[in-house]
Amino acid sequence: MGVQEVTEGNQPRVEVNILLLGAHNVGKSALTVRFLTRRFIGEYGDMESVYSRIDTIDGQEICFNIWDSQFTQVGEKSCSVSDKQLQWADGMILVYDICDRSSFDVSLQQLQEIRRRRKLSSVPVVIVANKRDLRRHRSVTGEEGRLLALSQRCGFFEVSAAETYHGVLLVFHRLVDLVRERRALRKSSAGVRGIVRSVSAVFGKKRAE
Ligand SMILES: Nc1nc2c(ncn2[C@@H]2O[C@H](COP(=O)(O)OP(=O)(O)OP(=O)(O)O)[C@@H](O)[C@H]2O)c(=O)[nH]1
Repeated sequence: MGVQEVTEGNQPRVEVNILLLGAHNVGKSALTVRFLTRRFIGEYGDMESVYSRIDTIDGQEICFNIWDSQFTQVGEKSCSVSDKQLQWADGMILVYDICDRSSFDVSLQQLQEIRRRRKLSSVPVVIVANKRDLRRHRSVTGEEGRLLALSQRCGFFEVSAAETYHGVLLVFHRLVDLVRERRALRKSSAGVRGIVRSVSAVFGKKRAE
Protein backbone atom coordinates (compact mmCIF):
# COMPACT_ATOMS: atom_id res chain seq x y z
CA MET A 1 0.00 0.00 0.00
CA GLY A 2 1.42 3.43 -0.91
CA VAL A 3 1.01 6.80 0.72
CA GLN A 4 -2.52 8.00 0.13
CA GLU A 5 -3.72 11.53 -0.40
CA VAL A 6 -7.09 12.47 1.07
CA THR A 7 -8.57 15.77 -0.04
CA GLU A 8 -10.65 17.72 2.46
CA GLY A 9 -11.69 21.06 0.99
CA ASN A 10 -8.61 22.47 -0.72
CA GLN A 11 -6.14 20.92 1.67
CA PRO A 12 -4.66 17.63 0.52
CA ARG A 13 -3.93 15.35 3.47
CA VAL A 14 -1.27 12.70 3.27
CA GLU A 15 -1.84 9.39 5.07
CA VAL A 16 1.24 7.53 6.26
CA ASN A 17 1.08 4.02 7.72
CA ILE A 18 3.82 3.40 10.25
CA LEU A 19 4.61 -0.05 11.66
CA LEU A 20 6.53 -0.35 14.93
CA LEU A 21 8.65 -3.49 15.18
CA GLY A 22 11.13 -4.83 17.72
CA ALA A 23 11.58 -7.41 20.48
CA HIS A 24 9.50 -7.64 23.66
CA ASN A 25 9.73 -4.87 26.18
CA VAL A 26 11.85 -2.50 24.10
CA GLY A 27 9.33 0.33 24.41
CA LYS A 28 7.26 0.16 21.21
CA SER A 29 4.09 1.11 23.08
CA ALA A 30 5.90 3.71 25.19
CA LEU A 31 7.14 5.43 22.00
CA THR A 32 3.69 5.24 20.41
CA VAL A 33 1.91 6.65 23.46
CA ARG A 34 4.58 9.35 23.89
CA PHE A 35 4.06 10.45 20.28
CA LEU A 36 0.25 10.36 20.52
CA THR A 37 -0.23 11.93 23.96
CA ARG A 38 3.18 13.45 24.87
CA ARG A 39 3.08 11.30 28.00
CA PHE A 40 5.05 8.42 29.48
CA ILE A 41 2.68 6.34 31.58
CA GLY A 42 5.01 3.45 32.52
CA GLU A 43 2.74 0.43 31.95
CA TYR A 44 1.16 -0.34 28.61
CA GLY A 45 -0.45 -3.79 28.63
CA ASP A 46 -0.03 -5.96 25.58
CA MET A 47 -2.81 -4.99 23.21
CA GLU A 48 -1.87 -4.72 19.54
CA SER A 49 -3.57 -1.69 17.97
CA VAL A 50 -3.55 0.87 15.19
CA TYR A 51 -3.74 4.49 16.34
CA SER A 52 -4.07 7.74 14.39
CA ARG A 53 -2.87 11.29 14.86
CA ILE A 54 -3.05 14.25 12.50
CA ASP A 55 -0.16 16.74 12.42
CA THR A 56 0.76 19.61 10.15
CA ILE A 57 4.33 19.46 8.80
CA ASP A 58 5.61 22.20 6.46
CA GLY A 59 2.03 23.35 5.90
CA GLN A 60 0.80 19.89 4.92
CA GLU A 61 -1.64 17.81 6.96
CA ILE A 62 -0.26 14.37 7.73
CA CYS A 63 -2.39 11.58 9.14
CA PHE A 64 -0.13 9.17 11.02
CA ASN A 65 -1.62 5.67 11.27
CA ILE A 66 0.53 3.79 13.77
CA TRP A 67 0.48 0.02 14.18
CA ASP A 68 2.06 -0.89 17.53
CA SER A 69 2.85 -4.55 16.84
CA GLN A 70 3.32 -7.47 19.22
CA PHE A 71 6.57 -9.33 18.88
CA THR A 72 6.18 -13.05 18.16
CA GLN A 73 9.14 -15.29 17.56
CA VAL A 74 8.73 -18.19 15.17
CA GLY A 75 11.51 -20.74 15.54
CA GLU A 76 15.00 -19.85 16.69
CA LYS A 77 16.02 -17.18 14.30
CA SER A 78 13.09 -15.95 12.30
CA CYS A 79 11.06 -13.09 13.75
CA SER A 80 7.64 -12.97 12.28
CA VAL A 81 6.41 -9.91 10.44
CA SER A 82 3.09 -10.76 8.83
CA ASP A 83 2.35 -10.30 5.12
CA LYS A 84 -0.46 -7.94 6.10
CA GLN A 85 1.94 -5.77 8.10
CA LEU A 86 4.46 -5.72 5.26
CA GLN A 87 1.84 -4.68 2.73
CA TRP A 88 0.23 -2.13 5.04
CA ALA A 89 3.35 -0.22 6.06
CA ASP A 90 4.62 2.85 4.20
CA GLY A 91 7.46 3.10 6.71
CA MET A 92 8.78 1.19 9.72
CA ILE A 93 10.26 2.05 13.09
CA LEU A 94 12.50 -0.72 14.36
CA VAL A 95 13.08 -0.43 18.11
CA TYR A 96 15.70 -2.02 20.37
CA ASP A 97 16.63 -1.45 24.01
CA ILE A 98 20.23 -0.23 24.51
CA CYS A 99 20.44 -2.34 27.70
CA ASP A 100 19.32 -5.55 26.01
CA ARG A 101 21.74 -6.94 23.44
CA SER A 102 19.33 -9.68 22.37
CA SER A 103 16.83 -6.99 21.32
CA PHE A 104 19.56 -5.50 19.07
CA ASP A 105 20.06 -8.95 17.51
CA VAL A 106 16.29 -9.20 16.96
CA SER A 107 16.28 -5.86 15.11
CA LEU A 108 18.99 -7.13 12.79
CA GLN A 109 17.00 -10.33 12.15
CA GLN A 110 13.82 -8.35 11.51
CA LEU A 111 15.63 -6.05 9.07
CA GLN A 112 16.97 -9.05 7.20
CA GLU A 113 13.51 -10.60 7.11
CA ILE A 114 11.93 -7.40 5.81
CA ARG A 115 14.67 -7.06 3.20
CA ARG A 116 14.16 -10.63 2.04
CA ARG A 117 10.37 -10.40 1.78
CA ARG A 118 9.91 -6.80 0.66
CA LYS A 119 12.88 -5.07 -0.92
CA LEU A 120 14.27 -2.85 1.83
CA SER A 121 14.92 -0.09 -0.67
CA SER A 122 11.17 0.16 -1.18
CA VAL A 123 10.27 0.74 2.46
CA PRO A 124 11.90 3.44 4.60
CA VAL A 125 13.06 2.26 8.04
CA VAL A 126 14.17 4.26 11.06
CA ILE A 127 16.06 2.35 13.76
CA VAL A 128 15.41 3.55 17.31
CA ALA A 129 17.74 2.76 20.20
CA ASN A 130 15.44 3.30 23.18
CA LYS A 131 15.92 3.70 26.96
CA ARG A 132 18.75 6.19 26.67
CA ASP A 133 18.03 7.27 30.27
CA LEU A 134 19.39 3.84 31.37
CA ARG A 135 22.72 4.30 29.54
CA ARG A 136 24.76 3.39 32.62
CA HIS A 137 23.46 -0.18 32.01
CA ARG A 138 24.09 0.00 28.28
CA SER A 139 25.08 -3.19 26.43
CA VAL A 140 24.81 -1.81 22.88
CA THR A 141 26.97 1.18 21.98
CA GLY A 142 25.64 4.08 19.95
CA GLU A 143 28.30 3.30 17.36
CA GLU A 144 26.89 -0.22 16.80
CA GLY A 145 23.40 1.19 16.24
CA ARG A 146 24.66 3.87 13.87
CA LEU A 147 26.72 1.33 11.91
CA LEU A 148 23.75 -1.01 11.56
CA ALA A 149 21.62 1.88 10.29
CA LEU A 150 24.32 3.01 7.89
CA SER A 151 24.89 -0.47 6.49
CA GLN A 152 21.16 -1.01 5.96
CA ARG A 153 20.42 2.52 4.69
CA CYS A 154 18.12 3.34 7.61
CA GLY A 155 17.65 6.44 9.75
CA PHE A 156 18.92 6.22 13.33
CA PHE A 157 17.98 7.87 16.64
CA GLU A 158 18.92 7.13 20.21
CA VAL A 159 16.08 8.29 22.48
CA SER A 160 14.37 7.84 25.80
CA ALA A 161 10.61 7.46 25.62
CA ALA A 162 10.66 7.91 29.39
CA GLU A 163 12.50 11.23 29.36
CA THR A 164 11.60 13.29 26.31
CA TYR A 165 8.79 13.94 23.88
CA HIS A 166 10.92 15.93 21.44
CA GLY A 167 13.30 13.06 20.53
CA VAL A 168 10.32 10.79 19.86
CA LEU A 169 8.63 13.45 17.73
CA LEU A 170 11.80 13.72 15.60
CA VAL A 171 11.72 9.95 14.94
CA PHE A 172 8.17 10.02 13.53
CA HIS A 173 8.77 13.20 11.54
CA ARG A 174 12.00 11.87 10.04
CA LEU A 175 10.21 8.72 8.92
CA VAL A 176 7.47 10.77 7.29
CA ASP A 177 10.14 12.80 5.46
CA LEU A 178 11.67 9.55 4.17
CA VAL A 179 8.26 8.23 3.08
CA ARG A 180 7.49 11.47 1.23
CA GLU A 181 10.92 11.47 -0.45
CA ARG A 182 10.36 7.89 -1.56
CA ARG A 183 6.94 8.79 -2.88
CA ALA A 184 8.29 11.79 -4.86
CA LEU A 185 11.04 9.58 -6.30
CA ARG A 186 8.48 6.96 -7.38
CA LYS A 187 6.31 9.65 -9.00
CA SER A 188 9.22 11.14 -10.94
CA SER A 189 10.52 7.76 -12.10
CA ALA A 190 6.96 6.83 -13.18
CA GLY A 191 6.89 10.13 -15.12
CA VAL A 192 10.20 9.35 -16.83
CA ARG A 193 8.98 5.83 -17.68
CA GLY A 194 5.84 7.39 -19.21
CA ILE A 195 7.92 9.78 -21.37
CA VAL A 196 10.19 6.93 -22.48
CA ARG A 197 7.10 4.87 -23.41
CA SER A 198 5.56 7.75 -25.41
CA VAL A 199 8.82 8.53 -27.21
CA SER A 200 9.41 4.89 -28.10
CA ALA A 201 5.78 4.57 -29.25
CA VAL A 202 6.22 7.54 -31.65
CA PHE A 203 9.63 6.46 -32.97
CA GLY A 204 8.63 2.83 -33.02
CA LYS A 205 5.64 3.73 -35.25
CA LYS A 206 7.78 5.88 -37.54
CA ARG A 207 10.23 3.07 -38.02
CA ALA A 208 7.39 0.65 -38.82
CA GLU A 209 5.90 2.99 -41.49
N1 LIG B 1 13.63 3.50 31.72
C1 LIG B 1 12.89 3.39 30.61
N2 LIG B 1 11.91 2.49 30.54
C2 LIG B 1 11.18 2.42 29.41
C3 LIG B 1 11.41 3.26 28.29
N3 LIG B 1 10.52 2.94 27.32
C4 LIG B 1 9.78 1.94 27.81
N4 LIG B 1 10.15 1.63 29.07
C5 LIG B 1 9.60 0.59 29.94
O1 LIG B 1 9.84 -0.66 29.34
C6 LIG B 1 8.76 -1.54 29.55
C7 LIG B 1 8.23 -2.06 28.24
O2 LIG B 1 7.66 -1.00 27.51
P1 LIG B 1 6.58 -1.26 26.37
O3 LIG B 1 6.32 0.04 25.73
O4 LIG B 1 5.41 -2.00 26.94
O5 LIG B 1 7.40 -2.23 25.42
P2 LIG B 1 6.87 -3.02 24.13
O6 LIG B 1 8.01 -3.08 23.20
O7 LIG B 1 5.61 -2.37 23.62
O8 LIG B 1 6.59 -4.43 24.74
P3 LIG B 1 5.66 -5.64 24.11
O9 LIG B 1 4.28 -5.07 23.95
O10 LIG B 1 5.74 -6.71 25.14
O11 LIG B 1 6.25 -6.06 22.82
C8 LIG B 1 7.71 -0.76 30.34
O12 LIG B 1 7.88 -1.05 31.73
C9 LIG B 1 8.09 0.69 30.08
O13 LIG B 1 7.73 1.54 31.14
C10 LIG B 1 12.48 4.23 28.40
O14 LIG B 1 12.78 5.01 27.49
N5 LIG B 1 13.18 4.23 29.58
